[in-house]
Amino acid sequence: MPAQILDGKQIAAEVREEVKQEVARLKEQGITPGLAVVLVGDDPASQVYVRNKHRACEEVGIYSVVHRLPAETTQAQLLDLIKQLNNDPQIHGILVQLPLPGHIDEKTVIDTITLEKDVDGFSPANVGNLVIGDKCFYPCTPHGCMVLMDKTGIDPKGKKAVVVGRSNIVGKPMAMMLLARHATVTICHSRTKNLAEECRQADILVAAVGKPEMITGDMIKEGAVVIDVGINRVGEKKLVGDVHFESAAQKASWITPVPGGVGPMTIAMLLKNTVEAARR
Ligand SMILES: NC(=O)C1=CN([C@@H]2O[C@H](COP(=O)(O)OP(=O)(O)OC[C@H]3O[C@@H](n4cnc5c(N)ncnc54)[C@H](OP(=O)(O)O)[C@@H]3O)[C@@H](O)[C@H]2O)C=CC1
Ligand SMILES: Nc1nc(=O)c2c([nH]1)NC[C@@H]1CN(c3ccc(C(=O)N[C@@H](CCC(=O)O)C(=O)O)cc3)C=[N+]21
Repeated sequence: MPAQILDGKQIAAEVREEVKQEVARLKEQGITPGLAVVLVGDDPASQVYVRNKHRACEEVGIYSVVHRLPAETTQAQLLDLIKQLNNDPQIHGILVQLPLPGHIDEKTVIDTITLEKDVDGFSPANVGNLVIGDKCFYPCTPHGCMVLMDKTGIDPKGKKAVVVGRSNIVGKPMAMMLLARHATVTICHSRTKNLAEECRQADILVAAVGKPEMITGDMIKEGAVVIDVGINRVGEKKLVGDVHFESAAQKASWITPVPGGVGPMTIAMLLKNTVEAARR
């Protein structure tokens, strides 16, 4: 039986509607949530995401400023801007678009963002809080995946979840969030011995690899939930995920499309975190 679609576009629109109402309530109390997005250099994909984030903010009533800096910006200049934003009372959330140009140390930059404004959830203190189950900002992409499942009535409790990818921004926090929801979690990566065999064990399979269509139908257990985080541009215009959609949809019970799956959820969760930062 072909899979049902986990419709990120639709569910993200619902989340944005909720956020819009929360923004209106905060505005009645005289608070306008504000997000600063910092983009260094002119990577075309990053330009698209930053534009989408800005548009989404405007639509729900969040004040949003985009700082576009040239690729040759020094680390010191970038850190100065972040410190200025840390102290700006109109700004509740700060997002520095990754990756940064090679001459800038990402870790130093992330460490400079104050914990209260770390709406990406990438700082060491926030990650620590996530791991021990304390109050924190949930990183937007894995949080988006969890909300997709929640709103569709998929409960990870007791299920075997396999996350392919162990990056700090997707794979690792995804695994932690599934664990917090009582899944039994396996994390796979480039040195995993038999990836196909691991994937076939999964009731919930999350692909966050960055390799176009590498997870194929033969790697998927009958009836599994398949969440495709990958965004890969192939050729001029076409976007594909890390999952080979056609073959995977023959095996899965639920599957996210690319585009229209996890991507829009990531942006919706960023809005949610910004409102949460303003409320705090
Ligand atoms: N939809 C959205 O909102 C977002 C989408 N993305 C997309 O998600 C994908 C992953 O992003 P990100 O986590 O930042 O990527 P990274 O490149 O940081 O991490 C990729 C991970 O995949 C692992 N990996 C690479 N090749 C293989 C392989 N052949 N077999 C098994 N594992 C492998 C790597 O293993 P190792 O650690 O051993 O090197 C690494 O852990 C990308 O396509 C990105 O564009 C990212 C963020 C948000
Ligand atoms: N500090 C930081 N935080 C991030 O959250 C962050 C980042 N850096 N760097 C890059 C990745 C990637 N990312 C995406 C966001 C939205 C879509 C998205 O909206 N995708 C649409 C398609 C958009 C298109 O056409 O390209 C979709 O999947 O339907 C995709 C990817 C956030 N990231």
